[in-house]
Amino acid sequence: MRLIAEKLGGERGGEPVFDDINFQVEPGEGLIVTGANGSGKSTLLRIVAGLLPASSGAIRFEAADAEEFPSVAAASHYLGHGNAMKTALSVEENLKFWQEFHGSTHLGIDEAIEMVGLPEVASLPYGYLSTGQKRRISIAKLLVSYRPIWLLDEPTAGLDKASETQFAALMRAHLDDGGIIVAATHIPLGLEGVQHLTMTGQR
Ligand SMILES: Nc1ncnc2c1ncn2[C@@H]1O[C@H](COP(=O)(O)OP(=O)(O)OP(=O)(O)O)[C@@H](O)[C@H]1O
Repeated sequence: MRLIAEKLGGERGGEPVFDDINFQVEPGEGLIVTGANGSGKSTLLRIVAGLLPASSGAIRFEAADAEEFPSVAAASHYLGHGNAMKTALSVEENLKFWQEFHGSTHLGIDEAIEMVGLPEVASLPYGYLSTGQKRRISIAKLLVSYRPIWLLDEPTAGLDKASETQFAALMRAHLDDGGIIVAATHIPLGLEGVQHLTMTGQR
């Protein structure tokens, strides 16, 4: 399994944001994407996730099991700026929904909530949670279904120091398990031995 970008170009609103982005990420490897505001980090992640088309070049996923993961999108968890949760549903109900939607059950709902250290909020409506708690439950979403590629857009935004450390351990475990992580961030994520890509933007 490997994730490859070849001469990838991206645009927003018909205007070019970047071009000629190249990387290759192997199992167990992470790629940290940095760059100034507006340089195209989120755009790159959304293109990799299949949420936006590339304006040029290609993103490819080579997997031994092409049936289970026929595309990059099918192989990926995407954690964007929004947390993609229903505010009126409980934390457990939200995670149950995502587990059924994604399939490939990995951790149980209770176990995933435990892993992010929030068992006391399991039955609360998601909308009642603090900003950092919402982010941590969105991180639990990565754990309830198995996807080999994690695409993370500023994943630690809103997290306290202890939660940053806890999330670094979850990312490390995913890599040690042969997963791939591509993360856009302004804050060091505490991952050693990863690749780095700096976006310079074109605007
Ligand atoms: N929906 C949109 N329509 C038009 N232009 C957009 C849209 N979304 C983003 N852009 C533009 O695309 C460029 C890249 O934005 P992007 O969000 O990818 O940057 P970023 O590197 O993730 O920034 P930040 O560090 O602030 O999160 C910016 O110039 C932005 O104004």
